Amino acid sequence: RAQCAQVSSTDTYDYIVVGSGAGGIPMADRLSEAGHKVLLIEKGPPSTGRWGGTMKPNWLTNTNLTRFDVPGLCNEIWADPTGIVCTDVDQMAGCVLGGGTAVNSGLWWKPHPDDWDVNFPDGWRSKDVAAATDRVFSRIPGTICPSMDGKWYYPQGFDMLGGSLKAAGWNYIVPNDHPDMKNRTYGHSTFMFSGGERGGPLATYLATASSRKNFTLWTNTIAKRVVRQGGHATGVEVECNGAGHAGVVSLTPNTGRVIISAGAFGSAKLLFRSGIGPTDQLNIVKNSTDGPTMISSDQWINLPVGYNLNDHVGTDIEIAHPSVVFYDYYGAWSKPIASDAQQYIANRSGPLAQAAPNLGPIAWQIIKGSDGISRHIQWQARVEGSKSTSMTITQYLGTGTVSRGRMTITRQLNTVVSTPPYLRDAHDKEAVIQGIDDFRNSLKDVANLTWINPRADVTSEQFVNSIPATPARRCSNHWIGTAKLGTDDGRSGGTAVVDLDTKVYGTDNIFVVDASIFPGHITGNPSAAIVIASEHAVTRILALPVPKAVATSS
Ligand SMILES: Cc1cc2nc3c(=O)[nH]c(=O)nc-3n(C[C@H](O)[C@H](O)[C@H](O)COP(=O)(O)OP(=O)(O)OC[C@H]3O[C@@H](n4cnc5c(N)ncnc54)[C@H](O)[C@@H]3O)c2cc1C
Repeated sequence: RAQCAQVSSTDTYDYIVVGSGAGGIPMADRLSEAGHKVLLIEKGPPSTGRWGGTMKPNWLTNTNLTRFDVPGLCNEIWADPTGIVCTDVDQMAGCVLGGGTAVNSGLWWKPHPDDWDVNFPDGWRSKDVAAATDRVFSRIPGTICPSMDGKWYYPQGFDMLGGSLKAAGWNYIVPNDHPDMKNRTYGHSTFMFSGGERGGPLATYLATASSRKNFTLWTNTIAKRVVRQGGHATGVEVECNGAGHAGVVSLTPNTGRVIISAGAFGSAKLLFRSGIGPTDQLNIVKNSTDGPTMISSDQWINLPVGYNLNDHVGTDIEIAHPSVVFYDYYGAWSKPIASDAQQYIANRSGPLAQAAPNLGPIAWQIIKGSDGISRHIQWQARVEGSKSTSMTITQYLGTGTVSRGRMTITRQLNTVVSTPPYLRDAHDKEAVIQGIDDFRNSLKDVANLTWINPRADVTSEQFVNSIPATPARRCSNHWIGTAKLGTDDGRSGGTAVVDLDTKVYGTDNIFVVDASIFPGHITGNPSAAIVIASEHAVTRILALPVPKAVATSS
């Protein structure tokens, strides 16, 4: 059995980054590239083969590939999440090296300019993040055709639905060539995959970081709290998660900084355990097993951590058409079609190089509400459903949504979505309904198409009202917002937890960089936007002046 290592009391780090997801990996890479001594702490185990991951089905036994590497196995997370999901979160979240970028479907979008311009303040508008966007997409360009032989496998669903939208006047685009064309357009799913494998931050940013001597990665290590005196962090207390490290890791005195990138739930939890958040939540931590060692209440920093929670409202519709052909991606775990497994292993080609369960087309529209707000909708189709010829199409409501929820913590130190963010605003609901009406209308002349959900005799409004606005029925796994970025300091009645440099208000060296800082939701699946936010944040953090204490102590 692997051992836990005690943290050395003499080692110090310029930057401690907590969490190796979409926010944490690029951050750790860029900080180490700038010459700083960087420690990246991840609570989960290694995931992809490149990092020593071992979880795989039998047919991958003699390869370096794991379930995380093969796009066609990505939905196995829903069949067998053991040892992969975060057990302290009441939603699906990956607690492995790579976080969400190790378990997700790899959809990878260059954001619409409104994603920044509507949600973020000056300093974070689309023009401000343009350089960061270019850096991210030069490292991870993405592909609309993941199979290495350049073919699309089982394209019948795409052809039927895409062709029908085209006939109804929607325009085909290569999505990342036209990020600003998101109204009555559709295209192929675009993935971060490369070389027929998962790719993304794990295969790029983490690879360059790991080649540097000034970079250290600890897996299986849980950050329990930031150790701080007033607003100044001196280190991070860590716990061993089976085979990692335990003790207090120290920051370089005066100049060291902590970057919290533990995800929308993990970062909020770590802030709570560090005495940063609303008093009601800090009192819950105080009454937990953390209580005796928690920072004293006169040091608490009262910020609205956990509020502003958001996720795309997911609304599934289902159609069937005789031309659609289902491929059994779940079955491919234990019994893949032998020639498909062989084609994948030998050439990274075939259906298993595509994300399960055959995603696409993806379509977009913008709906102007009676409140004057333009709301963005993404339609995400996949070939699965109640019939072998079904396609389920999820409608995500993104940019422009007004509804917000809240996450809180329990005495067992688990995070819960206590106020679901879905459809709390009447105009958000109006947009969802209108979007479904438009989509039904667009498909009304398609021969042999059957509507399974909503049925022909059910109005879109009745249909939307029939689905509970709960995470169980509406979750899109795109959680954001719990440590909102903004200029209105949350300590004095504002809504923001971090400032424009992503620094937590009331602290001088604690930062949050991940999905948590997004003020509002964006058009599509968020991982690329989170990597861009990380690239942008690192530039701002590196430009911050060195604290005064250092200037005088040398
Ligand atoms: C099943 C699923 C499918 C998805 N599909 C897509 C998709 O196709 N495209 C897309 O763009 N987005 C997708 N997403 C969403 C996307 O993956 C997330 O939005 C994104 O990964 C969030 O980035 P993050 O950096 O905020 O957090 P994460 O990527 O979740 O990373 C946080 C990391 O911090 C670690 N951590 C947490 N707490 C601690 C602690 N105390 N100490 C140490 N480490 C800690 C976690 O283990 C995790 O590795 C999907 C998500 C899920 C769950």
